[in-house]
Parts: sequence; C-alpha cells; structure tokens
Amino acid sequence: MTIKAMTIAGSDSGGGAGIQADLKTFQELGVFGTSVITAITAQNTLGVTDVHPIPVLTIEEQFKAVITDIGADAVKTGMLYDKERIEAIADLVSRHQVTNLIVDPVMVTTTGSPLLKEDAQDTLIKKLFPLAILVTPNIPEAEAILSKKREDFDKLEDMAKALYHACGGVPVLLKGGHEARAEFMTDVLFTGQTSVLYTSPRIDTTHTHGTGCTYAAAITAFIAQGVKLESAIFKAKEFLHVAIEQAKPVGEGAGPVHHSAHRESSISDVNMEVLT
Ligand SMILES: Nc1ncnc2c1ncn2[C@@H]1O[C@H](COP(=O)(O)OP(=O)(O)O)[C@@H](O)[C@H]1O
Ligand SMILES: Cc1ncc(COP(=O)(O)OP(=O)(O)O)c(N)n1
Repeated sequence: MTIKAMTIAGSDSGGGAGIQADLKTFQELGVFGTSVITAITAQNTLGVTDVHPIPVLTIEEQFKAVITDIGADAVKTGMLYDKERIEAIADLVSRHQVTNLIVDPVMVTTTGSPLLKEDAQDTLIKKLFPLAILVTPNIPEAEAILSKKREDFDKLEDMAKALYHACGGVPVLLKGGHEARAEFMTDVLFTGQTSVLYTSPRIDTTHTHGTGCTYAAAITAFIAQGVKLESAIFKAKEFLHVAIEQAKPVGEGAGPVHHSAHRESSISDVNMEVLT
C-alpha cells in the first residue's frame, strides 16, 4: 500500500522552504507527496522579492484533483496568504473529511517577509485550527496568536498551555528555535492532558532556512504512516536535527537544511520527556 501525504503551501523558488521542502521531506521519509500551491514566492537564501497568490478556483481544483483520485493519509498546511484562501481551504478540508490535518501557521519568514496578511490571522484561528490534529507555531507566531510576549510566561510549557486554549483546544507544538541563546533547544507539545518536552543540542549554524516547514512535513509523513502524535514529533525532530547539522552552504544567506542527511546519520541527539 502506498502512503500519501499532501502539502497545501507556497512555492519557494530557492528550494529550501514551502512546497519544495515539504515534498523533499515526504520523499525522504518514504511517503508519496502531492501538492496544492497557494502562492508563488520569488525567494532565495537572502529573502523574498515577490509574492504571487494563486486564484482560489485553481487552489480548489488542485485539491479536488488530488483528493478524488490519489487521496491523502495526512495533510499539512503552510503559507496560506490571506482570508479568502484560508476559508476556501477550511471548506475543502471539512467537505472532504480530512482527518489528519497538521497546520503550520506560517506568518513571517525568518528574514522578515510577511507570508500571511495581518487581517487573516483571526480566520486562521477560528476556521482552520479547529480542523487540525496539531498546530505548530514558532515563538513569534505564538506571540501573535496570544497577543502576549514570550516574557509574559515563566516557562515555555505555560505558553504552550495558553496556546492550546487560544487555538480552540487543539494539540499545540510550540517550537523553541527562537528562544534566547541556550545550549539546548526545547519544543513543547501540549495535548490538553500532557506536556511533552523535546530537547536537542543547539547547532551553531546560520543555515536553518526551511526548518519549520521540514519539521511539520516530517510530522505529517509519520502521521500518514500511522505513527502516534508524540512519537511522530520525536521522529520528525530527529530527522530535522541531522538535516540542520549537515546543512550545506547554498547561496549567500541563510542556507537550507539538508533533507537527505538522515541517510548517512542514525545518531539521535533528541530527548523526549513526558511531564505528568
Ligand atoms: N540552530 C539550531 N540548532 C538545533 N535545532 C534548531 C536550530 N534552529 C532551529 N532548530 C529547531 O528547528 C525547529 C523549528 O524551529 P523554530 O526556529 O522555532 O521554527 P521556525 O523554523 O518555524 O521559525 C525546532 O525544533 C528547533 O529546535
Ligand atoms: C513559501 C514559503 N513558505 C514558508 C516559509 C517559511 O519557512 P520556515 O521553515 O517556517 O522558516 P524560514 O525559512 O523562514 O526560516 C517560507 N520561507 N517560504
């Protein structure tokens, strides 16, 4: 049986993030990947120079073409651009009864380019989050969702719990990559019952373009294969960690992670701790 995963996201011409990172990740993890492109970005390792949104009708037709013929064992969303596109995607996902939806609430690139219109945030929270089995914000995205700063919370776990409620009671993976410099980096999953901490050593590199997309795509691939959420995140973080470790300099700026690194490295530097 062929396992399939779909990504609904923007295209990154530089090949490090967006649709390109998602499809590379699906392929590396043995899952057949399909795509629904929401926007085309002209982008490289230095930043984004242009964004062209795809017409809603074309987004709908891409989704229908794939789902009615190939199907999807899990679906991931990335850059969704605006309200209109989020509403259309939420409608498609519910009409076609997508059960394994992972939402990466992409808002702004690390280089500072907006990938989501500011007035679309509320629609993302109210219409798309409730359909998901997991939402994966980084710290700036979490701050935007909560209208609070990281400093307003003592521990990252407290912020993850607040996010769970702000996201309508959907499991949240709060990624800690933007935490002030620390030797170890921690992400927190809060499921409503349990908090799980995923910790890995900080890698001294500037080549982290596409980390968020790759992480969410790897989680999606493992979920498509039937792995339980807590373990899917652990396995995805292992995949991502070696991809960051072995990132090659590509371009003049923040280079992309190396999606095939897991083929050569099986050493796990990731630790998982379930808090009771
Ligand atoms: N320099 C680094 N060393 C090790 N892991 C990193 C590094 N930078 C990011 N990560 C990991 O990449 C994942 C995504 O991180 P984050 O930067 O928070 O999200 P985003 O890429 O969406 O901005 C997290 O698991 C984080 O720990
Ligand atoms: C088209 C597109 N989608 C998403 C992103 C953001 O990528 P992400 O992995 O979250 O982080 P950075 O690459 O911004 O560090 C993107 N750049 N382009």
